[in-house]
Amino acid sequence: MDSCIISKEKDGVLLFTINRPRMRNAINFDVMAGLESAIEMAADQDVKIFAITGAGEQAFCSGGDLTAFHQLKTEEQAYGMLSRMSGVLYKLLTLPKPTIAIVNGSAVGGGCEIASACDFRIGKEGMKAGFVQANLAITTGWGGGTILLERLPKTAFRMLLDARVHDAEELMGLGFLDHIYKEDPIDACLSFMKGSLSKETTVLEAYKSLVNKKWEQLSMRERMEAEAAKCAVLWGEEAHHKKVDEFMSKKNKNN
Ligand SMILES: CC[C@@H](C(=O)O)C(=O)SCCNC(=O)CCNC(=O)[C@H](O)C(C)(C)COP(=O)(O)OP(=O)(O)OC[C@H]1O[C@@H](n2cnc3c(N)ncnc32)[C@H](O)[C@@H]1OP(=O)(O)O
Repeated sequence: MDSCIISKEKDGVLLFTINRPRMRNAINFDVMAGLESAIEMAADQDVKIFAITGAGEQAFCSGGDLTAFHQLKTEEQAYGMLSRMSGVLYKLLTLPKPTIAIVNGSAVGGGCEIASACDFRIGKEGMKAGFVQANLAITTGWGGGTILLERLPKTAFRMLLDARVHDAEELMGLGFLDHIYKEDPIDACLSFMKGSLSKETTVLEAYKSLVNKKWEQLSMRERMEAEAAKCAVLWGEEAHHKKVDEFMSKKNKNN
């Protein structure tokens, strides 16, 4: 089974689906490469908006694949992965077209970072999300913490420190979600973006360039890279390895 699917939907929506539902759509190097390709495809003239979702009913994305990334033990090893994904999320943040995360189920850790890098976030009724990284004795490491602090100046710091999982209504109150939907995810996306999809691509791109100017002025690329470097230091420490070992032994007990 392919770990991700890139599809052109109607009305100019390019959709990237993380397709690892059994692992709650955890991100491994294949999904990272798929996202890099999808971001390149979004430059096509017939693409008006770029959307990301997860396969299945349960999860949008459970963050980094802790099984795969468990192999990365040292600061240097972790930094390679974190820095690559922070580069991908910077490209997503500054994509020349509007972007939307269709959060169709649980989003935790790096899953929330991916959603934060999009311009808009809509969540399926009943979904939950949280920046749980601190519970694993690390920080956000893909640049998503830096993005969240800019998007939600009043609520982000507390969300990151508490590392709690929030329900959809709470996420609306915190300003993380823009809308809660009940219908099919693609219909929900088309309906939420209806106003934009009827406009010329050139207009969408022109507005997005104003947003990107702001990100440039805020030195987001440098700050996201610094976030990856800071997380890598914590990643290399015993406290993090202990937390991941706990996750792995729970997983092995279930199997
Ligand atoms: C690495 C980058 C870093 C960052 O910079 O942000 C991170 O992302 S840290 C990773 C943070 N992620 C987590 O801690 C995820 C932990 N997972 C969960 O909390 C839950 O699985 C869930 C996402 C809330 C979903 O819960 P539920 O629907 O009840 O499913 P299960 O817990 O039973 O999981 C099913 C299955 O999937 C495996 N799984 C889930 N998440 C991951 C993951 N991130 N990596 C690897 N595997 C994952 C889980 O172990 C189960 O596997 P089996 O027991 O083999 O069925």
